[in-house]
Amino acid sequence: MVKAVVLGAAGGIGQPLSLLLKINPHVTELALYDIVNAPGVAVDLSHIATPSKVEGFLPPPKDSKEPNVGLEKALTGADVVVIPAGVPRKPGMTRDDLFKINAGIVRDLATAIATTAPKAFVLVISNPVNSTVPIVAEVFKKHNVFDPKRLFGVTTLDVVRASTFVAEVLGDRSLSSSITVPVVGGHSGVTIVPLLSQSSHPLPSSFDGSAVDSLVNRIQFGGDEVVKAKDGAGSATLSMAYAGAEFAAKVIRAIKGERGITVPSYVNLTAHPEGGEALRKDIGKELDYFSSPVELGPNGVEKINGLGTITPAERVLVNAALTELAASIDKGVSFIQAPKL
Ligand SMILES: NC(=O)c1ccc[n+]([C@@H]2O[C@H](COP(=O)([O-])OP(=O)(O)OC[C@H]3O[C@@H](n4cnc5c(N)ncnc54)[C@H](O)[C@@H]3O)[C@@H](O)[C@H]2O)c1
Ligand SMILES: O=C(O)C[C@H](O)C(=O)O
Repeated sequence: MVKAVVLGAAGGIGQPLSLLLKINPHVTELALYDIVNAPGVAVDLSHIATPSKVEGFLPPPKDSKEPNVGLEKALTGADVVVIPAGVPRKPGMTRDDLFKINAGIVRDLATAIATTAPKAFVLVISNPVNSTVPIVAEVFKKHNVFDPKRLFGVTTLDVVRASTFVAEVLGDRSLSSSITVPVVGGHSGVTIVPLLSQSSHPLPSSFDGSAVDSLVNRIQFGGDEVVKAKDGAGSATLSMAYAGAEFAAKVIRAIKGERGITVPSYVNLTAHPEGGEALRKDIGKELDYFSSPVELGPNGVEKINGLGTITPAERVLVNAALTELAASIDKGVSFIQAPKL
């Protein structure tokens, strides 16, 4: 029995993600929560002929002083909670520009999870991920329920993009789903660091210099490519739903006891103190969060992998990621520890 919950289920990501979870054979119960339209999305999905039960929940009316029973019902008994709630970018915005609105949304949802489903695996999609994951952690710490093994920033879309773009370079799209390229760091611009030298399918030696630089740049700024193409109508939704569902499916398989599953994710490095310490040495900075391939077990993160052997050019990229990453982490932590009055 696996209960999956989507918070922000009526949105551009939330709807297709909920669809993909509805067809995940391991999910037995699916709860959808949003401030609008979640019951409608749930009824729609409930007609799909897969076994899982789907229910949709709303908060009480805006000015009401009632407790949020809808959110509480959605979260009760949750095994996996995926959070795509919040506003997306428009052209010209950075992910950090979303902090103002999304930090509060994520804080309030995290508070509800901490009080209703503290043991759930929490998968954070809402941007800026580099800050929203620390926000969830700090809320959980305040409630004395923080388990770093169960908190994940979803950076899968960067890895999906890397596979797709490398397949394009190799001139064989049929390879895209079998290509794996570790992408480490964080989920924003220069904090996204693809380790192309570790691609399962190496690039030809003739592919060097500015060709590598533009491929790295395309992976780092793939999100901007979509924001620009959507021209004011939001950011990646369908590719993100695909990536989020892939990630959730792996977490669910691990919960059900499957071994040997490794996923890239932005995690708190105390989730595996030994691996976290080794990774800190690899990157040369005392960061508390970093995205790296992590091995999953039934209780969450079992091992955090290090960077492995990287090229001098990749070392430059890692170094370039560190300042922004540290600032984004601090911003998330201070939002909970020392909120502005
Ligand atoms: N991690 C990633 O790789 C990645 C990729 C794409 C998008 N994102 C981020 O995901 C978020 C959602 O993007 P989208 O395109 O689905 O946006 P959207 O506006 O289409 O959907 C967001 C949904 O969140 C809901 N919502 C707002 N406040 C809420 C609250 N307090 N509780 C529950 N639901 C609430 C809205 O009603 C809406 O349905 C954005 O922050 C975006 O930047 C992250
Ligand atoms: O680019 C965005 O704002 C959305 C998302 O983080 C992405 O990488 O597509």
